[in-house]
Amino acid sequence: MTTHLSLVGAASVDDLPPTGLACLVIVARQHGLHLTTSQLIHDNLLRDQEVTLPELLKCANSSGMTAKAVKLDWKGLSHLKRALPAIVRLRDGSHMVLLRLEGDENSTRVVLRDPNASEDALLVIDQPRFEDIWSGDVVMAKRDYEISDETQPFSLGFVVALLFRERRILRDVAIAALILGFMGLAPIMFWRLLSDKVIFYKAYNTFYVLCVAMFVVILFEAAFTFLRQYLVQRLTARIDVKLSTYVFEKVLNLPIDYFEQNPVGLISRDIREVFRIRGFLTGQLFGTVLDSTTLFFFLPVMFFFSPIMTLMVLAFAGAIVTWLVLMLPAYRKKSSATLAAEGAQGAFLIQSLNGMRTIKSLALDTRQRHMWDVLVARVAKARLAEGLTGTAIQTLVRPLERLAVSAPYAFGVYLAVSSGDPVYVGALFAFLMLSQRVAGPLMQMAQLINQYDEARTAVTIVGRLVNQPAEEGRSGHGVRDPLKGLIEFSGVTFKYKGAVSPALNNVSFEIPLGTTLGVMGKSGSGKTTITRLLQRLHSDYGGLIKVDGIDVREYDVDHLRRNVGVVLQENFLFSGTIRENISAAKPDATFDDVVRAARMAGAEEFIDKLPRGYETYIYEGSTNLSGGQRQRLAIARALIVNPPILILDEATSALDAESETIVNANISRIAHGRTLIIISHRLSSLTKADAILVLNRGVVNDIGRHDELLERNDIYSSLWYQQNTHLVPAGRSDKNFRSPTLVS
Ligand SMILES: Nc1ncnc2c1ncn2[C@@H]1O[C@H](COP(=O)(O)OP(=O)(O)OP(=O)(O)O)[C@@H](O)[C@H]1O
Repeated sequence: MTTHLSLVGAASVDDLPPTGLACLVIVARQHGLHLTTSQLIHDNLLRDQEVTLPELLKCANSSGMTAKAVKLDWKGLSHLKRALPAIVRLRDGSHMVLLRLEGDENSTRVVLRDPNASEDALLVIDQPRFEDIWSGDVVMAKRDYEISDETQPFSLGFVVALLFRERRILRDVAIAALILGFMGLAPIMFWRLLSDKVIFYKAYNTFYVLCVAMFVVILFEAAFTFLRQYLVQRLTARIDVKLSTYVFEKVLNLPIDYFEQNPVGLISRDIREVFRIRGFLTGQLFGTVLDSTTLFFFLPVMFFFSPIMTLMVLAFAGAIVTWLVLMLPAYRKKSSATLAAEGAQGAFLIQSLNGMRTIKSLALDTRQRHMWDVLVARVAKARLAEGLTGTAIQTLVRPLERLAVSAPYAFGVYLAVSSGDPVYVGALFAFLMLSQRVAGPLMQMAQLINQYDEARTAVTIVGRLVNQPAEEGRSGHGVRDPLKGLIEFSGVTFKYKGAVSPALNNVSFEIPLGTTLGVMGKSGSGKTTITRLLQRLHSDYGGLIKVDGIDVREYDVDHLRRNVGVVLQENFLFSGTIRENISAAKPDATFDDVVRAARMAGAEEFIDKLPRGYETYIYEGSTNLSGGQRQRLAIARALIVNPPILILDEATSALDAESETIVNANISRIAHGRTLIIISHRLSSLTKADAILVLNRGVVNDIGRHDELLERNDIYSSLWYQQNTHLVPAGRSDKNFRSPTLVS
């Protein structure tokens, strides 16, 4: 709940409990740290009164956080964003938690939480009023993570923690790289000796020794290069596996709301960003760091030859770094525009592919093509702008790179000519070789700035996805008692995020063990919502839902869902054979189990007629099956685990009369020994139910057997007679009921 409250008239600070530590507790909780004020007072030898800023910082820093206090003005506050929530100190010495800033540039408001008020009573205050009460002090705190802590949220620190786990391979790679770096010096030294000593003194023995030594070094170099590459590839593969499994698991754990509120295309783009991070880490970063080991050996030798020429090389490298850093904001702006445009294009593509049947049947090709063209043009424009900015940056980098090698050399030649010393030529030649070898890693290091920036953006994108709070009930500590099927809803109220009115309002009913409940009501009356809450797809509802006397929120969510079979109107069948699809939820099912489930669902009859029977392959979207056949397979798939609770949500609505008759004939067998919830617009499917719940705009309108409802309930009886006009009793005076008439 967000309230617009006034701070005027608040009680004096001295009358209220101290706020500083309470705010710290709230901020710490946002970072996953559970602190209490009494523990903070005890650990930091404080008294139960308002803390000073240094005391607050000390408390934070000693409880696993890093905190800093800053003095800001309103403009500075609006730049905090990622550092929020933060603690703001008010003029009267009390504190509040600054959660976020709302509104646009002209009318920004701060959203505050007063630690002494209830959790959902937030204060929303505009700039002038906030500046009146705010002292300008802000305390920002973030959690400290150990480098090896993999439980931390996804961030660059997390990725480093993953790498840290592979420290043994890293160590071996580093050793191989250092040896290679050292060996890299050898050829240059040989060339120098060959040109300076052998040519000059005609020393044949030295010549032979040098040739053999060079051959040996080349062999060693080849062996170590192989070793280094082998280790790097192993490391890459391991990091790849870890990152991919980590991200996919996190995505699977996200609540259903996330998938309903975000386009699939964007989610899949965000997931793919993880590969960019991997590419950066194991490709660019790692390659650069390893190649840079040559600098350890080459730079001292270069200094030995000529300090001034070496400083010239470094100065050019420094100039490149400065240039790249200066251009970074411009490049970042262009590349994030490209990313946004590509995201929109990807989302549109996936949407179009998923809806291809509708596009074809409604002849929407032209509309889709037009929309695609617009998106493509946007991407092309963004890419072009990004490319041009990149090229503009590189245009200066290239000459600087050339100058880094040529300018010191020219300078050296000038010195050699002016000194007239012939021995100097060998050294000069060696220096040229060295500077060429050094230029590569130096340039790579400079380019790393851009690549690091891209990887950081990718980390932010992936972090935004996987750091979402996971679905509740996945802690592994939930109840896993076998379910029987007694269901109770008491005073259940639920509103979808962003919806204005509740989808369910104070709904109470009970389904005794092993009985069948039919649910009917107009479209949007909340029928499906009941089943979603029962499967715990949402946890933030009011009231209580119990299964076998235990709150569903106490069950392990996977255990609960395994025991609640669901068949929807539109069911997703995976690519694979019919047998694989039916046994998806029970991989160890025998062939007999599969056949039994298929028989009960009324699917056996059509499967037997297929040339390959249970081994028939179903393509993506199950295009080779009819709607009715798909539906019966979905019922068989739900029945294979023999769930104690089964929900059929409009499961037979799309069936043709024949398939529906087959399924309905089996319903009593399907219902045997389990609690069944059947949601249906077609009331004929509900007549045999033990009770029928009539829902109207999220409220229970009535509950009773078919005959009872027909007798007393208007909503039920009018729908029944609409569907069964031949049964309308003569003289029925139902004000809601009008049978179709001819209009002249
Ligand atoms: N994911 C969602 N996000 C927001 N609102 C939703 C969501 N799903 C359903 N609603 C809203 O909640 C209300 C109840 O929806 P629900 O799907 O439970 O109705 P229903 O009786 O099953 O309808 P139908 O018979 O058409 O399937 C509707 O007003 C609907 O607009």
